[in-house]
Order: sequence, then C-alpha cells, then structure tokens
Amino acid sequence: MPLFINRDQIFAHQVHLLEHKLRSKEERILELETENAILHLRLADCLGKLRRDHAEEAEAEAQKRWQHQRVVQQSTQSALAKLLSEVQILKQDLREVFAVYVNFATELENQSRLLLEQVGQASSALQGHHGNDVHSLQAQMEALERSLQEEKERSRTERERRKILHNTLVELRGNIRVHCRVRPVLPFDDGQGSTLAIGPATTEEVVQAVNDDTVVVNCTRMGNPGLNKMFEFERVHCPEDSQDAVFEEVKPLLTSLLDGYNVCIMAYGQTGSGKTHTMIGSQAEDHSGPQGEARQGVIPKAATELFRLISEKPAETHTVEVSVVEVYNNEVLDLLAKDEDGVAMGAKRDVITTSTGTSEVPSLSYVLVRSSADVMQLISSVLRLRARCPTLVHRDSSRSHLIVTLTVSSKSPNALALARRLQSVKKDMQRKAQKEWWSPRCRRANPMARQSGDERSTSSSSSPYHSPSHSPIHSSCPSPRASTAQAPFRTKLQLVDLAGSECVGMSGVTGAALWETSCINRSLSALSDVLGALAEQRPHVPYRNSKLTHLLQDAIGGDAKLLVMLCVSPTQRYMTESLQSLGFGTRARQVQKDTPRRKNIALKLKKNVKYIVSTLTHQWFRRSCEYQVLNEKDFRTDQKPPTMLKTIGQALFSTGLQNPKFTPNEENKAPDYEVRTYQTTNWISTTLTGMEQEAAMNTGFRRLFNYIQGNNHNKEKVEMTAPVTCLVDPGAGPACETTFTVSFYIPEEHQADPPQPSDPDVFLENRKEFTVFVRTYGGFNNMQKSREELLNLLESLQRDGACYKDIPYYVCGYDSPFKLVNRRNEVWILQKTEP
Ligand SMILES: Nc1ncnc2c1ncn2[C@@H]1O[C@H](COP(=O)(O)OP(=O)(O)OP(=O)(O)O)[C@@H](O)[C@H]1O
Repeated sequence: MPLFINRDQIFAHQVHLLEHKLRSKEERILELETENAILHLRLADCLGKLRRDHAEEAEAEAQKRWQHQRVVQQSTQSALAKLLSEVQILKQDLREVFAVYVNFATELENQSRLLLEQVGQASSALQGHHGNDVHSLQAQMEALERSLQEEKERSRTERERRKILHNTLVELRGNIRVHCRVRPVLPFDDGQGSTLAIGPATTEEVVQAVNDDTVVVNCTRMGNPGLNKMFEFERVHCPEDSQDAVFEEVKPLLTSLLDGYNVCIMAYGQTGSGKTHTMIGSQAEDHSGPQGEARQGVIPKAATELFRLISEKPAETHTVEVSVVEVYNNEVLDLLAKDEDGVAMGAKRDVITTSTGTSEVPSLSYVLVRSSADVMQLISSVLRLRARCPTLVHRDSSRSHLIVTLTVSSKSPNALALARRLQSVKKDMQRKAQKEWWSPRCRRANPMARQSGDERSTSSSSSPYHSPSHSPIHSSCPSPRASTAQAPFRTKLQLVDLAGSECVGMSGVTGAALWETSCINRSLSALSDVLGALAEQRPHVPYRNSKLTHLLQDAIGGDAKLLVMLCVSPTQRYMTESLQSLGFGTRARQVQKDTPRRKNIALKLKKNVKYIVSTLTHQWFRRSCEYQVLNEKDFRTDQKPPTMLKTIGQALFSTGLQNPKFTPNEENKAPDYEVRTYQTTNWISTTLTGMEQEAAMNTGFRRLFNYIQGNNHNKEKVEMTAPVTCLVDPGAGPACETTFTVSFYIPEEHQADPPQPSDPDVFLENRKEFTVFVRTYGGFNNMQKSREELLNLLESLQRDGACYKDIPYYVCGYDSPFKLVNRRNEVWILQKTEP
C-alpha cells in the first residue's frame, strides 16, 4: 500500500512534539523555580533561625556575662576586701615593726646604760663586800649579758621580718607599677618659635594631679566638646614635687634588687614632657653639692642608694657593672664600646633570643664601677654620643631610647635572694625544656646558650672595659649549672629613658629627623602592642617587632619588677599626646604578670558563629550560581563565557578581575620589590578610623561591596576589581587612632562616568598618577603580617637610598576569602615626588 504522507499531519505531529517538549521544559522550569523557591524559603528559614539563635545566644550570653560579671564582681569585691584587710594588717605589722625597730635603739641604749650602772654598782660593791656578794653579782652580770644577746637576736629577727613584709607589700601591689609625673608649665610651652598658630588658650593647664593617685584631664575650651577624664595610677606626682619626692617612691625597688629581683624603671611620655629630667636630671645643671644632688634624677639617685645598700653588706661581697645601650632608628648601639684608640664610638650590636627564651646582647661592653660617682662619670661621658635634635616642641630632644643597666653580682646572697634564685633556675629549666622539646636543634644553633653562666663569668679582663662576663639583658638568674657551681648571684637594674613620642606636624621635623621620628613612634607603638598582647593574655606577644621591645623583653614580660614613670605636660597644647601617654599607662596597668592563661571562651564562640555564617554563605552562593547558570537559556548559543561562570571564577579563584593599569619601572626595581607608576584613575573609597586594621578593612569592604552590588544612584551593578587597597595613615603617636581608606578600582567601562554612591560614607576618588614601591607576599593577610612586610620594604628602600614617604602607606589584597592557595597581598610605599 502506497505510503501517503499527509504534510499537515506531520506538521501537527511535530507541533505536538514541540508542544510536548515545551511543556516538559516549562515543567522543568517550574520545577526549578519551585526548587529555587524552596531553597529561598529554606535559606530564609535558616537565616531566621540563625538570627533567632544568634539573638537567643546573644541574650543568653549577655545574661551569662551579666551573671559572670556579678560573680566576678562579688568575688573581686570580697578578694579586694580581703586584700585590703591584709594590706591593713601588713601596714599595721609594718608600723609595729618600725616602732619596734626605732624603739629598739633607744631600748638598747637604755639597757646598756643600765648595765653599765649595774656593773659600776657591782664593782663598787665588790670593793666593799665579801666573796658571796661577788658571786651573786657575777651571776647578775651573766644574766644581763644573756638578756642583751637575746635582745640582739630579737632585733635581727625583726629586721628579717621587716624585709619579708616589705617584699610582700611590693608583691601585693603587683609587678608592674605605673607612676605619673605632671611637669610644671615651662616657658617654651607657649610655642614660640613654632610655625603653628598657637593661641593663648594652649598654655592653659588641663592636666592636673588631684591627689596622690589620680590625675584628671579637664578641657572645656570654646568650640570643643568638653572633656573630663580621670586616670588612676599607683602614684601621681604634681608639678611641685621635687626630684627627691619622686625618687622616694622608687627607692623601695632597690631593696628588691638586692633581694634577688630584676628591676626596670622606664620613663615614658611625649617629647619635652620631662623624661630625661626625671631619669637623669637636667643636664645643664651642676649636680655636685647638696643642691645639685637634690636636682639629680632617678639614675644618679638609684646608683647612690644602691651603693649605700651595698655598704651595709659585708665588704667585698658585691660588685657592680655598668652597660649603656642606645636604641636609635631601630638599631642597638653599645655606647661603652671603644675603638682601637680608646675613643668611645657607639658600636652596633645585635639582640638575640637565648635557648631559655630570654633576650641577650652578645659582645656588649661592661665597666666595673665602685661608686655612684663612677656611674655618673661614665654616663656623662657617653651622653654626648646620644642622638639629639632640636624640634619645635623641645630644643634638646633625645632621638633615641637610652638603657643604662647596673648589674649587681653578689657572692653572699641572702635567704630571700637564694629562694628567688631557686625559683628562677626552675623557670629557666622549664623554658629550656619546652624550647628543646619544640626544637632539638636549638642548642646546637646557639652556641652562646650552651656556655654556662660560670664559664662566661670567668672571662672578665683586668681592664674595667671588657666583653661581657655575662649578658646584661640575660636573666639575672644563672643557668642550672651555674647554681651548682656557686657562681655569683646576679640581678640587674635597667634604667630606661625612652625617646618621646611626637606629632610630626607639631615638632616640625623634616629629612633625617622625620625618619627618626617615624622610628621612635614605631618602636613606642610596638611597646604598646606588646603591653596590649600581655594585657589580653594573647598566646603570641610581638616582642620582635622592634629592637626596643626585643631588648626589654625580660623586663616587660619576664618576672622583673617594672615601674613605668609616665611624664606628661600639663598644658592644653599637648593634650592629645598627654591623653595618649595616660592611655599607655592604663594599658600597662592591665598587664598581670605570671598569671595562668585563661581560655577565651567568648572568642571561641565568636569564631564558631563566624565559621557557620561563612559556610552557609558559601553554600548559598554556590546554589544561586548553579541556578543562574541553568536559567541562562541561551548560553549554548552565546559566544562569550557565561557571566555567572565568570562570577564563580572571580569569587572562588579571583580570576578575570580587572586591575588598574600601571607602568613598571624596570630600572629601579630590586630583587625584593618592584616600582610601579599607576595612571590617573577613578576609585570608589570609604574612610574609617580605629586601631584594628582587620576590623576597618572588613567594614570598608562591606560598604564598597554594597556599592558594586547596586547601592548607587543608577542602581547598577559594577564589576568587582582587584586589588582592594587600604591607605593606612597612623595616628600621631602609639595607641592613637589610625585612619584607613579602603578602595576599589572602578572598572574600565565605568571609568569615564562612575555611578554616584548612595551611601554617604562612600565617595568617588580621583587618584592622580602616583608611583609606589611594591613588596608582594602570600597567605592570608593581617595587621601584624602587613606591618612586618612594611618594615622589610622600608629597610630595603633605606638600603637602596630610595626617596619615599613612609606614611601613609598602602596594604593591598587581591583575593576573596574563598581562595585558599596562591593568595597575593602587597604593601605599597609612595615615592616622594617633591625634593
Ligand atoms: N618637673 C620638672 N621641673 C622643672 N623642669 C622640668 C621638669 N620636667 C621637665 N623640665 C624641663 O623641661 C625641659 C624638657 O624636659 P626633658 O628634656 O626631660 O624632656 P624629654 O621628655 O626627655 O624630651 P625628649 O623626649 O624630647 O628628649 C627641660 O628643659 C627640663 O629641664
């Protein structure tokens, strides 16, 4: 039968098939949309649940925290009350002991007088009496002698008890003490000679010592919001307090020094606030004679007191050695080192960490001294080597940190000192064991550490100048071998006159002095970071971020007794700097030494929540990408790669992101950095202030992300670019707020007419052509890492004599948080254009 093909039927069939296909496609789309809706619902549900959980958690947390705080408050109050009552008892005991001690001399005198009278009576009676009477008188004499012996013994025991009570009292007050000295208003406070416009109000006194332990900063200047802040310290000195009064509060630490404690006294404050005056005394003045002595600072007075205390000990049992070190532009200089002609020259030294985890300066020079006059002569002879430079704030400003170390060696330490020695030897052994467990090669890598204390102590030469018989920065306590070999017992007194923090604008420094200022501010900032890490009991304390903190590591974080003497100027002109110094002191007081580390549960919880949120976001992101790829109906015919695949690549692997164009400068590049000139381009930016780089970058990133997602006047999506740059402009001094400007490069298609941001905190920035020195590094970026890389770059630029501006600088990131490997970060330092 012939096959008759009805074309209409075929078409109808095809239409039917196509309709069927269409229906199935539509059904599929419906299915996917339903699935999508379900997913959205689930996501909304999850988010709602998360938010609820979060709110509940927050509420529970707040409740728990409140309860915990109450418990802590109650326990603190009861502990405080207990402590106060103990202190009261101790004070009472101390008063009694003092009374006994004072009365004892009179009592002894009276008793000896009585004895003498009785002996006189006895001898006169002897002349006129018989043998029996002689015997009874002799017995009486013996009894009296015995009671005299007993009194002597009692006096010795009381003296020992007084000593123990003294140390307990110092211990109760804590190992870090902060004193504050407000200096008087001085003629240069009116700012004459400064180019800055300074009104009469700037000499107004705004910092006041209201009593022995409280200082108040009170400023109600017109046009400024009122400021009234109170700070409490262990002792506050008012401008009228003499050098003697300041030293009286420091003096007890010298008793501790001979009782086996390392002691560090450090003056901190803004330039011109009186640190050198407090530590050394005013140098132009003659310190001889009683008036001169009264003007002396802590260093000469401490040396005098130390030699007075030593003179009370058996002769020839104590020796004192001095070393003087300067930290200048992040270099350690030995000011006692002499060249071949015997001329002092300030030789460069290294700081190393020993196998016991303490810091040490190999090849440091020491001089044996026999009196405080010797010490002062030595210090005066090297002070001329100390870096100084006139600034608009202070015409004799010290540009370096000065560390004078008096190392006391004792052949006959007292019982307390021996106990301390045992304690320290134990700690040293623990530290060593820990380190060796961690790195078995540690001992081999550090031959210095293998030398025992007594081996090293025999190396002293006959000349007063010699290479170290020990290291001054080394722990006072000898190694375990030394303790068995009866090596002399060593403690060290470190006296530190820090360079002053300063605001570059106010001090008016330029050129080399600007670099000095930057080094000073950076090292003080590192000191502040170390105290912050110790106060928060962080597992890593960044001692090695600066030579100053590395050098003072044992004094700050070890078991030394540390006294921070905050020096502040009283006038309104320096209010910001004074507030910063007082903040530093408050931070130092929060450091608790030798307390066991608590696990930070809140931090753990926060980390967990962060992890859950990031995982959910990641999942949601992947799902919506898949959905959009499926929804791109015409992707098969599209010549370009699907946009969503591009988005996935950008987000997960940071591929295909546009970068701002630059011209590399091949001539000036070095193996460890590049030089790039970026063209004039438009960027989208936001500015934040604060202390934490990560927090600022996160907030900044979020604001900019909203902009590129359509939070702009055109409601237009703007493509993501790389890098995200963060311009970091540190505050005038340590612990000051830093300004962070976070920016995205606007992609080429929007460069000519970028959409205006809707968020008032976000702004368009036209960056003129600029040249930067670039150092690249990998891994996940953080503040510490970027700072280390910045310091490395600065060192390289200094080495090559490059012309650059050290602040502000850029920290740049190229990758999303989803990228795990081959991450790229950069620090940029701007090339200086003006001569
Ligand atoms: N308590 C005080 N009484 C009298 N004069 C003082 C007092 N404190 C400081 N001065 C004077 O103020 C000036 C600046 O003091 P000093 O040199 O000690 O400052 P500084 O903090 O060491 O500064 P820098 O960090 O710049 O070296 C000096 O002339 C000093 O004599």
